[in-house]
Amino acid sequence: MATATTTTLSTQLDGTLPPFPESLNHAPIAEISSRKLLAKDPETTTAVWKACQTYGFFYLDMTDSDPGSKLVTDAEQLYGLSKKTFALPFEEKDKYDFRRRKALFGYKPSGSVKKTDASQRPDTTEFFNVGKDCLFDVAPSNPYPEVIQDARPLLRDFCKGAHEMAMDILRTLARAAGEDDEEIFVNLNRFEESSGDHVRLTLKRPSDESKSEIGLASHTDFGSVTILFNWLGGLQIESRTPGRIGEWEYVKPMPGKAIINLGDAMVSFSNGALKSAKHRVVESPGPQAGMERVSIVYFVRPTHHSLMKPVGKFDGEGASRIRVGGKFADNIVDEKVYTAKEWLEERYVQLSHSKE
Ligand SMILES: O=C(O)CCC(=O)C(=O)O
Ligand SMILES: [Fe+2]
Repeated sequence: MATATTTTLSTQLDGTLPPFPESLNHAPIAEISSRKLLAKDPETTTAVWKACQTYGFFYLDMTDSDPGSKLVTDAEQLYGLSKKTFALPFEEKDKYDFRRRKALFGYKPSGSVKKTDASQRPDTTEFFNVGKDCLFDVAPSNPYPEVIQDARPLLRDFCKGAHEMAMDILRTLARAAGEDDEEIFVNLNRFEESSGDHVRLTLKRPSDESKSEIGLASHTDFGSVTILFNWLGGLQIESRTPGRIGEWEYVKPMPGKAIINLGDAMVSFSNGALKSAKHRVVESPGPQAGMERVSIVYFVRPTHHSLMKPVGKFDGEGASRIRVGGKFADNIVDEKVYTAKEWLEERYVQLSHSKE
């Protein structure tokens, strides 16, 4: 297994936020070096493969490679942009509510209830989804507030850098799977082609103790790869520790390390060999509780015309096709192969009062 590097990163946010409680249990997810990932180190390839079949999550140390370090710097700039954007009056943010406009990108206020959440708790997270196609003029741009428009160069840099890093994760997975074509997953997620890729700026306000609220209800991500930067605890994933399997476990934020997870599209492409793990966000623990919590996310989603079906070695003759997570998949009665766009639209309809 790849070991974490010893590099320490001093970032502009270092020391400005209270620490994650020392004594609190957190998920022992693998720590992968971006330098070794980019160098195609064989042990790293194996470790990424194992992580994607078990927890479905791993840390990617961004501090030991130039492309990684640039992403950390950009994510920290976007932290500042989030604070500025969410400080706008609600009436201004509300103009960009994408659910009302039936768009893929724009604003989602807090207070959304996920249709499938048994306890129907409102969430405390607001976000802006900024589309890759809008940033790079692949498709006509959605309207965004001026603060976001003004930050287009930064958003474009982050988007390009995050997509490139995700493609190296996909190449690693293709090699680990023994595919002859290292580009097999990359070709389903091409940067230049229209897709649902987006940057998400997120702000979770502290929960109101008198109400039954959730930061972000339990979900799997829809796309191929998610690259997440957060600075305060609150993200939880399902434990893989014997005796605690399935219990919620915190993911501890680590300076300079992004949190990587796969989404449902990779489950479909790998016919279930790879995992898109359920996760949720709750109040930050210990001394971090009561604080506003920012996260910056990049979601890679398949090119709109990619077909949602197993590829390469996973497309075994006669093997039955896995039904990918979520209620929408349960409702598939035919053997229709959806394009990524059709599939995304179905998922949005299903979760239209929810989030990712
Ligand atoms: O904020 C986080 O830590 C996770 C966010 C997340 O899961 C999402 O936006 O899909
Ligand atoms: Fe998520």
